[in-house]
Amino acid sequence: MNQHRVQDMMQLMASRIDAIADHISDQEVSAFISELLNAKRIYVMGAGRSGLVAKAFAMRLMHLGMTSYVVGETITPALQKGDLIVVLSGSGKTKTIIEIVQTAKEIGGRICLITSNPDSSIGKIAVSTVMIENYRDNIPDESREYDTRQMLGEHRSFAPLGTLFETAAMTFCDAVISRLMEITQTDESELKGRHANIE
Ligand SMILES: O=C([C@H](O)CO)[C@H](O)[C@H](O)COP(=O)(O)O
Repeated sequence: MNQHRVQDMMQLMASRIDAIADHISDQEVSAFISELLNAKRIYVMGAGRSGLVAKAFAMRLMHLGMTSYVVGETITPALQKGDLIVVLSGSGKTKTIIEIVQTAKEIGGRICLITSNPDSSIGKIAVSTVMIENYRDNIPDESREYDTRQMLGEHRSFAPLGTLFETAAMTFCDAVISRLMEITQTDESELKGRHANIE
């Protein structure tokens, strides 16, 4: 079995995220940021690792001074018409998420989807979709700028399952927060002041 330095894997991941960022549409990002800025309340959700990214994003929105909640937490209040729901789902096909999104839509929520699969059923009802390309699935090995078979050998150990989506989505959400800090002219000390002081 091939052995590789963890640092090389990290660099390969960074280069993949670089390529993914290049393919994210400016229009999709602008529409998403407008939705965030216009929302009174922002609900964020996802399953598994996508859900962990969702939680990290909700925390930063709170640090920014926005009203944000994580769907499924015990103290999350009832969704109301006009509330925004930011959904992170690489596949766009996770059944529990589809069901919650359908209910949110019936209540009158505005759905924003961050995904690798904009043609999914969630994508079809979302008011805004940001496609975070799943580089591994969408680009044939031969045409990749970096061929993981050459770098890592036939034994595929690089970025299993949804890792590329989840890591790229985390980076994307953090970049959105930086952009929102610029737009709202919020500096880091304000974020720090809102960070939990009993954790
Ligand atoms: O936890 C996950 C799994 O490890 C894939 O890497 C996913 O985030 C989870 O299964 C949710 O999937 P998606 O809705 O397709 O993001």
